[in-house]
Amino acid sequence: MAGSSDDSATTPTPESVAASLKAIRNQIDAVDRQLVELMNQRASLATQIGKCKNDGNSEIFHPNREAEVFQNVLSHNPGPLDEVTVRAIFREVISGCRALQRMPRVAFLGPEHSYSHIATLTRFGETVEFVEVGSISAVFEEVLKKRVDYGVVPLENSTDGRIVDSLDMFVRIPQIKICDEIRMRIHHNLLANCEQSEIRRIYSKPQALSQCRNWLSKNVPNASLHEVTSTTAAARLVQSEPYTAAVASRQAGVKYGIQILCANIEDSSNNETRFAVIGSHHARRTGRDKTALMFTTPHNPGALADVLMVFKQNAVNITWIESFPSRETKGEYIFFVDFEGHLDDEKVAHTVREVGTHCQRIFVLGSFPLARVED
Ligand SMILES: O=C(O)C(=O)C[C@]1(C(=O)O)C=C[C@@H](O)C=C1
Repeated sequence: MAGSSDDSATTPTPESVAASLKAIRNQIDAVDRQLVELMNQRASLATQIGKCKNDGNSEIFHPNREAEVFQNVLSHNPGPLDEVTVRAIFREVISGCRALQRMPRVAFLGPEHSYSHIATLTRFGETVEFVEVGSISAVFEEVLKKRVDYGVVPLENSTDGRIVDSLDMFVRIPQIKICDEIRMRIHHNLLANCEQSEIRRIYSKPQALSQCRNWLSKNVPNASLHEVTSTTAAARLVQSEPYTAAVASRQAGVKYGIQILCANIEDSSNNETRFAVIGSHHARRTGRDKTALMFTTPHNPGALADVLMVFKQNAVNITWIESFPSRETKGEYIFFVDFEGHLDDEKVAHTVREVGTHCQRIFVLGSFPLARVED
């Protein structure tokens, strides 16, 4: 009967709650011991793989294999952990396993907490030697001179378009290969240590200010906008100058102890930057890949149309096309095209050969696994 004295037997007391917690935590401790043992078993296997790769110079980052690892674990994830969490855990597990073979050195356009830094962390995890450099060209130089194993450079942003400095460097050093891509949703934040109504100056790099222009003019209409070299530099200025704000990453706010007044202030909710991981090799085929080409055509009417027709006739799907004026020959353009498929696919190899017959110069920049958007 409801309200009978039986209820008191099932009502938890502080003692019974404490006992239940203790029992569950004991189980968690036991599971954690198994997890750490299993992770170390995995690490030993990765070390064996490292020994098979053997000569110490061979590649330690295999984007194709890492894509397979993620696919395998995600397709066997029964929950309740969600995909983002499982990815984050395995990113760090793989990062640690790679480092047991050899610690990769990875260059990125600094400073720390810039979006390039966040993209680098997103792909390589924490266990790498981060090499912060001051320009996109320096990332290419580090890779070319083999002072680093890999570099991370931005290619395009969905709001601002292509990143000229990166395309220019591919033209200058075409032997550099793209071995992976990173697609990252870019979220900007208004960081300040005063009230929003008190902000007089807002600092950020030009691209970030332009990606938030409408939001800023509507929500901080009395503040003036000032361009600086990076979002991190902007956050540092806010630390020392009163009544200022920065448009920067959440991580920069946390690092420099600045409040996040407003999050996600970008005008487009699909604000995304695509980065390339550059190195000296292609990635192997996964079956869900992309290939990047760079070429010049003769300066004739219809020359580009001839190239595009090859893609159409071979049913190869183009995902990106950009033209870039040549520094050497006035009026000549260099084209960048990304398309679906891997150079090891017969259809792709055939298409590239045929495209080559219509070009003056052609370079395959790389084949790499299709990336998902990281949020
Ligand atoms: O399979 C390999 O080649 C490994 O080195 C192992 C491993 C992993 O931890 O799963 C580590 C690094 C590679 O980038 C890919 C995968």
